[in-house]
Amino acid sequence: MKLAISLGDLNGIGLEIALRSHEEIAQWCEPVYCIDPTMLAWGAALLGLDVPESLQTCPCGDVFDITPGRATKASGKASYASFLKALSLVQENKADALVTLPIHKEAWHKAGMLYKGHTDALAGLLKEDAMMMLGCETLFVGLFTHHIPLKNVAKQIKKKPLIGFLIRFWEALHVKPIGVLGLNPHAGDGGVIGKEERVIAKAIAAANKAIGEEVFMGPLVPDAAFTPQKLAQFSHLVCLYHDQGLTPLKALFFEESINVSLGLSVVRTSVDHGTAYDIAYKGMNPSCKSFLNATKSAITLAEKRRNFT
Ligand SMILES: NC(=O)C1=CN([C@@H]2O[C@H](COP(=O)(O)OP(=O)(O)OC[C@H]3O[C@@H](n4cnc5c(N)ncnc54)[C@H](O)[C@@H]3O)[C@@H](O)[C@H]2O)C=CC1
Ligand SMILES: NCC(=O)COP(=O)(O)O
Repeated sequence: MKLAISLGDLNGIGLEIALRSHEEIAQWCEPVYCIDPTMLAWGAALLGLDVPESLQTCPCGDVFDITPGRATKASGKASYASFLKALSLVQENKADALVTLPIHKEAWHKAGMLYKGHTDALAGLLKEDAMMMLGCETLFVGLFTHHIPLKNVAKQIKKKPLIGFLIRFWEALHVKPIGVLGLNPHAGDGGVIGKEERVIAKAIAAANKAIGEEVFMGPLVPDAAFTPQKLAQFSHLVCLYHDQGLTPLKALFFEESINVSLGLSVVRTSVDHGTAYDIAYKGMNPSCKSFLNATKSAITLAEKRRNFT
């Protein structure tokens, strides 16, 4: 099993995580790291780490000054190049799955990228309806909207797109029951605190009808959707916006969780965290747990796909 690994933003913690995790990952698969060898050597020297002899690279991107903890045009350009190279390895069947280390969105913006992150980029480049889901065995949250300003969320709660999302989410996972959260406090309290729940309820009913089973339940009261009782009932929740799902998920399962792109022709997993500029190149030993879990999941998902084709 070969994994194409993009290094993310070289001014962040991605390279350190990759170097510290390599020996363990290499016991499970053949990882290929998409990075220019000069940058690898320089980054490792800055970190005071050795580059393992067995570490295989696929050169890409420009050589530039690593400036720890800063979002630069150069780091954005290089992280995009690493991502594109890793994706191309999977598309050309030279790797079985893509695992991404974190990019910095401001750096991508400075480098002129129109995409906000990997999920947007995968959707745009592959012309497929990518869905973002993060989590771990106990709880996965699917995000109906993700990288949009909060003020635009309510406008996006429309019946047809939500039905489409729910059906595609089900098709990607085949698990049930799946809880769908409301948008407003107390799920609108019967329309007293907002009316979006009416649209959500109709979308749930229509998706269940189309699937032919009671897969989706809700709209759930958002502030009670992550209680131990609800987590015993639902291992998967659909959340309507980024922080509705990711704030509780990270409070409960940070490090352990991973990011999985659903609805794509390629397997892609990632870490649950960002570039952590505040601790990059400071000898603070960032947690590698999410990366290790993302790698394991990529292997499992790629094996499943292999067995189905
Ligand atoms: N998969 C990806 O490419 C992701 C990229 N990002 C991007 O990363 C950038 C920074 O994002 P932030 O919101 O600041 O979140 P962040 O996850 O980078 O940092 C939040 C806090 O968590 C800590 N932290 C993060 N990862 C850690 C680790 N492995 N070990 C120990 N501590 C860790 C950081 O030190 C910081 O205090 C943004 O541009 C964001 O969009 C964020 C999440 C995922
Ligand atoms: N908050 C999750 C995140 O930013 C990851 O985004 P993506 O790069 O996987 O699209």
